[in-house]
Amino acid sequence: MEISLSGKLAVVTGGSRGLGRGFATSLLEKGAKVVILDIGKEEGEETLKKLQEQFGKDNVYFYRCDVTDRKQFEDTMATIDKDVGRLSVMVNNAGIFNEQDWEKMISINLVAMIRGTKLATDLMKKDNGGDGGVVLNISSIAGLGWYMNSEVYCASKFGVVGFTKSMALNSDTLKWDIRYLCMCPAFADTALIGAIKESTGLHKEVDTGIEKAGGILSVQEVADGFMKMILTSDNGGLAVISKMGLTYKQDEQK
Ligand SMILES: NC(=O)C1=CN([C@@H]2O[C@H](COP(=O)(O)OP(=O)(O)OC[C@H]3O[C@@H](n4cnc5c(N)ncnc54)[C@H](O)[C@@H]3O)[C@@H](O)[C@H]2O)C=CC1
Ligand SMILES: CCC(=O)/C=C/C=C\C[C@@H](O)/C=C/C=C/C=C\[C@@H](O)CCCC(=O)O
Repeated sequence: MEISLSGKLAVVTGGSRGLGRGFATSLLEKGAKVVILDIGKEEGEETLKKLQEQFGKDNVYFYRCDVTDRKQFEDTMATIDKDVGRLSVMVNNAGIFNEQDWEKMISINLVAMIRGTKLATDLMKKDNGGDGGVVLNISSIAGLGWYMNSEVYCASKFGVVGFTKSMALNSDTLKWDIRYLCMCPAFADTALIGAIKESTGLHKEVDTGIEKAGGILSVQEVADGFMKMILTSDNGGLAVISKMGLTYKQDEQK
């Protein structure tokens, strides 16, 4: 069964550019209100302006927020709840690739994703005055398999899969009426590819890997898979988005 997103409030972390901007756009196309959280002020304001022109001033918001800053993240989510409305969709998407600054990478890719999930759960759970909803966490194919020179990135993305699948099994999930979903994109056409090449030193290999996978995914292709999951996936849905389309793991979904 498909849910309706019309008038629902969604938060997208790392939504100023790349996949996050694609997710924000597809949520707006379905009639949701979207709040973008991002550390990049200029890029965020530019994206806000463009999306407001397209979807209306009252439907798009941008808050500058470093998701690794616990207080900032908590305060921003509380402000959204007070000033914008009741949360229904949380997309923990912010992520970096930097094996050299690996503690920072763990803080963004894993710790902030956990914090975002917990903050959203508190706002959405029905036994706390919320309306229920969906949390979709962005992992990677590097969260299901092994990649050269990418040890900590893989660890962070395996963590996203493990945490999200386990949240979906929480004994209170039904009472909360929240679905916890996880999407694992293959290589997609964003600034992250340059960061992967620079950090791993695998310039040619990454290009070969992309070729072998049938080419690079467009942001739109990833956003289409994302929307399909948001609209139709059962709690615990875990899917890869690749040039083959959206494929659920463990035969747990249609
Ligand atoms: N592009 C790709 O090939 C793939 C990307 N992914 C994942 O998709 C997600 C989005 O990545 P892309 O759009 O590709 O990269 P991107 O670099 O284009 O976008 C990442 C966004 O996150 C924001 N961000 C970074 N640190 C932040 C912080 N501390 N607080 C708030 N925002 C912060 C950045 O400012 C940027 O807007 C990441 O989690 C990434 O690991 C997963 C698989 C493949
Ligand atoms: C979507 C992927 C992601 O989020 C992160 C990926 C991280 C690292 C990628 C890096 O380790 C790439 C490796 C690519 C290897 C590809 C294919 C090899 O089989 C190529 C062999 C090269 C050759 O000998 O020609």
